[in-house]
Amino acid sequence: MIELTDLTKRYNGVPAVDNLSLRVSEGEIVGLLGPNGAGKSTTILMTTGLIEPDAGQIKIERHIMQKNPLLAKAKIGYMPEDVGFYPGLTAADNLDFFGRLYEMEAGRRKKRIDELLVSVGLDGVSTLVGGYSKGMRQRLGLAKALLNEPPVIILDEPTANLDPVGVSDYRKIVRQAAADGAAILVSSHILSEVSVICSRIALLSRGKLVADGTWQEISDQGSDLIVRVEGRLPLPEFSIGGIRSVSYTPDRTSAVIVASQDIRCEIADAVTSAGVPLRNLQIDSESAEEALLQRFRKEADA
Ligand SMILES: Nc1ncnc2c1ncn2[C@@H]1O[C@H](COP(=O)(O)OP(=O)(O)OP(=O)(O)O)[C@@H](O)[C@H]1O
Repeated sequence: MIELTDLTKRYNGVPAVDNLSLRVSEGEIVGLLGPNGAGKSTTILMTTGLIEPDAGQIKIERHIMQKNPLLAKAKIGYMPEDVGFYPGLTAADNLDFFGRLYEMEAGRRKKRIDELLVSVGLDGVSTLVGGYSKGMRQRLGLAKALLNEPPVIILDEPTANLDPVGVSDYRKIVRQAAADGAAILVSSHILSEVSVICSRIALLSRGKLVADGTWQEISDQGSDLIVRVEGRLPLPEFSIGGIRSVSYTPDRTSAVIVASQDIRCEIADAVTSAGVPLRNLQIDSESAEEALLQRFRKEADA
């Protein structure tokens, strides 16, 4: 369990993290999301005990970080954006080194390392870590964070360098760790990634927690949706409640509709009733993400 209470950190008098309270329970994957400079790294560094807050408390399992840093840190598996490894050793030897530091018993260490190398797709790789790509280092970083089966896992931008197979492996591993009871905090600035894997999202803007809930709950909080619709013939006029604006392409076969709620069914009805075969109808998720962040940013500034 991670429990952050009223955390504040200032740099030169300016708050990088401002009175932040957040809880991640056993079995939960919480996404710490926000644009550049929102305070994600500062929050993670405080939570892992690498920097001290100016105010507030960090509790990891039963231990208060400021009072018992060694006990608290021993419960955390942490994957920073760039993990340091010994370049002259293989993945297995690097993990073995960390396993010894964690005082894992030899048999358990070997079994766990073998399992993890398979999960992250690095089994049978004999290249020394110095010759690894960024993505391979990130895979190994995930294995290191999970090595001693910690009850708390903290991952900083874990998919930044991964290819689609790597992302899929990562999701499986993290979901399994949560199913096994770990409390997991993942920082990211990519909403689509966080919304796939996380049971809850904590949205940060300028150091403040501006929203905390499931992706559905956050996106349902009155944010505008952008819907793209394409027909095989010119589209009709839309007179549907909830539409804020419609922009047609010059040939009118496609349109971008801004709406206050999800009106995809009503749009489909209107298009097919006008005798136009539907080619495509979808929510434009990237624009929706940007609209959401802008709205929460405005609220945080108000
Ligand atoms: N060591 C530092 N000294 C001075 N200011 C800092 C320091 N670290 C962070 N800041 C400032 O604190 C604010 C929050 O930064 P932080 O790195 O936590 O954000 P972030 O959400 O992790 O951003 P990014 O996605 O770019 O990594 C920013 O305004 C940043 O400039």
